[in-house]
Amino acid sequence: MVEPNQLVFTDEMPDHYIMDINEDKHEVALSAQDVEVYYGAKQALQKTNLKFERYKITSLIGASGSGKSTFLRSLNRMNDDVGTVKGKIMYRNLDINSSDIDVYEMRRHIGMVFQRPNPFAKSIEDNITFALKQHGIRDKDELAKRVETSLKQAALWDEVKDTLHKSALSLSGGQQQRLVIARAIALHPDILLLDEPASALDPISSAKIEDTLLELKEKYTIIIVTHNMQQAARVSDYTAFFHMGEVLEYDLTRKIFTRPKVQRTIDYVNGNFG
Ligand SMILES: Nc1ncnc2c1ncn2[C@@H]1O[C@H](COP(=O)(O)OP(=O)(O)OP(=O)(O)O)[C@@H](O)[C@H]1O
Repeated sequence: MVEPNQLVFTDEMPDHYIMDINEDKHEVALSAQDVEVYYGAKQALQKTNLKFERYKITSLIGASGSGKSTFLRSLNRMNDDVGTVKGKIMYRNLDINSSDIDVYEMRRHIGMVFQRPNPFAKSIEDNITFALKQHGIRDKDELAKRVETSLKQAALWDEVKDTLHKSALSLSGGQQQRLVIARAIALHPDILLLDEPASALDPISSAKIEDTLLELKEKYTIIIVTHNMQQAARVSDYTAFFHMGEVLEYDLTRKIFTRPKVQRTIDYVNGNFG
């Protein structure tokens, strides 16, 4: 029997629905064009075409193994050593998937935060200044300003401002994850990729990360992999639904959660995914 709150549509359903963002009306920060990923002979991601709007949050959802992380990691060349990525990833008229791209420099523009917080075994402050110094920023005032601003943007400043010299490893998991977000944004990236950033955290820390993301979207374009449907519905503007290595549906988040066009998306958002 169908629960009353479940989505059931009787119209004929398409197999795929990929919204095409109108570039005359919306600024596109990043676009994947015919991106495919292979691990050895195995194709983990079928041809994928998605555009990501600037200053919006896009969630990538789907069952375990559906290819979300594979796709996300391709967006800043994290798959270079483990797989083969075909197609173009266009950022500011550059194909960042091309062999002549300076990957280190590109990652300053397209930063990444992983599922498990991975601060360096250094002080809170040094976690943020380390990469800045490597990128040639030496001015003490500039470094101090970036530490403060990024920690404020990551909603951690009030909790750590008096203990900046303490080890980052003494922070809680939720604080460490916000520190890692601060570390990523201190480099002033354009785009932030987050792979399940709150899944290892308690509900309060997870809620703080969500608040942080909502604040960050004023300045950054955010793409986030999440298994948490409520989180996707709360924070994101757009949602892409992955299934067995393919994007089956991509649309405004409110449409994906209230009136998806593809039957498998309906099953997934209703929790009927087998
Ligand atoms: N380094 C790798 N080498 C070989 N196969 C891989 C590798 N990483 C992922 N895969 C395979 O690619 C497919 C997609 O995996 P991926 O991690 O992208 O899925 P996911 O949707 O992010 O899953 P999860 O939600 O569990 O993180 C899976 O079949 C997985 O086993």
